[in-house]
Amino acid sequence: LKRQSTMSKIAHVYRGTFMHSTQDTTLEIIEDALLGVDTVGKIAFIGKGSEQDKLSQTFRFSSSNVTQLKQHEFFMPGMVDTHIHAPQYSYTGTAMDLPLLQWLNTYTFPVESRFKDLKFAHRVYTEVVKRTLKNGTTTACYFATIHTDASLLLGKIANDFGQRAFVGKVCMDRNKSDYKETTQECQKETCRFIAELLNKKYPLVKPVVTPRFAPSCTGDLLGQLGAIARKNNLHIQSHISENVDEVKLVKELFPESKSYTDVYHKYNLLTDKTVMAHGCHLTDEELTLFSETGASLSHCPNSNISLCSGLLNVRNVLKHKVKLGLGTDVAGGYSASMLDAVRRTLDTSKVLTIQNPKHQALTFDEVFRLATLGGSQALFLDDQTGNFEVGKDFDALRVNVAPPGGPIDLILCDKPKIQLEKFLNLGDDRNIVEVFVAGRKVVPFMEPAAE
Ligand SMILES: O=c1[nH]c(=O)c2nc[nH]c2[nH]1
Ligand SMILES: [Zn+2]
Repeated sequence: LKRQSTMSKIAHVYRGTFMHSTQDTTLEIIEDALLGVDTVGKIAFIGKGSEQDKLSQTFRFSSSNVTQLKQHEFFMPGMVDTHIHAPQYSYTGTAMDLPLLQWLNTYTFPVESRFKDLKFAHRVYTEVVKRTLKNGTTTACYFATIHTDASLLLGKIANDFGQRAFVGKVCMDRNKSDYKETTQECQKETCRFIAELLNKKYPLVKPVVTPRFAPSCTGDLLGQLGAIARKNNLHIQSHISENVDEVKLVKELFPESKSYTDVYHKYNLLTDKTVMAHGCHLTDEELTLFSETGASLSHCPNSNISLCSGLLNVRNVLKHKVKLGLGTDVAGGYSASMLDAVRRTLDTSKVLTIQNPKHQALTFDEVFRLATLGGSQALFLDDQTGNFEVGKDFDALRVNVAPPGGPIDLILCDKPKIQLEKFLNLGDDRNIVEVFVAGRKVVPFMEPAAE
């Protein structure tokens, strides 16, 4: 039995199979477990179902309040999408015929410009929050657009639906098109965005300092954003080394820097609260700098393949002790589901093995850890979420592997590990019966709060 030192009032108790990752094991399976959630949404205890009588006395809950999972059901931690562009959800599943830099100019910047229109923003942001939640993303790290008010609206919508989120107002003061701000506007609007979002006191939604990527920012702007993040102790997100043309461009734009990573480092943008998307073309030396600064990587395999950017060697990243989570990178990645990110991570790793048989491909339970605990570590949130340790928030998916009309047939074996493997490879939102964030049931969707 693991329990919290201070006793808190129990709000819910669940009994059944729980699967999660820990620091020491990629997959821990606890069959017939009993897990209690307190009134503030934290895990108060996790013990054995056979000890229910004793636990109900210690923690003062009634046996009639225990929710028993059905056959073929289990709980797993909610998934953490460490990199997703909320506005790009409007064209997800299309426009994947150009490499990164042309793709940005042709499709992305014209669409993101439209988010000045708050009505359009409301529509798209509501859909992306609902879609990701339904697919089991309990935590999302969002890029919005350069528009402060629309970015604040994304924060409100995530809060209204109960999703844990970081939201970044995008900063760019260098672009061929009009989709940019002056350096001064970027700085002023970033400060307004941070102050107004923090002022809302949303319990689970926080701002993240968001330079788009080095090619669309001047050194001046990068320096100011590094200072803002440091002064307010904030998270930072951006992109790095996604595509070889981009790496070349950064060399031209920042000739004084030794590497792409060095550009961000120079402007104090590499901290233990930084998450950088992609990193496909980072050198070992750059990975060492990530490790030394505590900065993390978001692996976005669907995007890397869809835009023909490159293949990230996750095994090598982990060898360098760099924290790593998975990201959908909608809409460079066409799927908003983290289950897709899990599958593409496995595919990418296997392609690396095809290319080099000495490469040790990732296993499904290693990738399960990256999608849950790994993501929470990458976002510096692992004291709050990522697994079922006592004291963390209860962020969880109630999965039914074989619901009627669902995508999975259980025929040969229904042991929990097999159920998880089948769900990760074949499952979809039909299997995700309920989603909890900080103890609160957020799927099926809650009634919107009255204005
Ligand atoms: O996948 C990506 N999506 C983007 O929107 C972007 N901006 C800079 N670099 C980027 N990469
Ligand atoms: Zn991205």
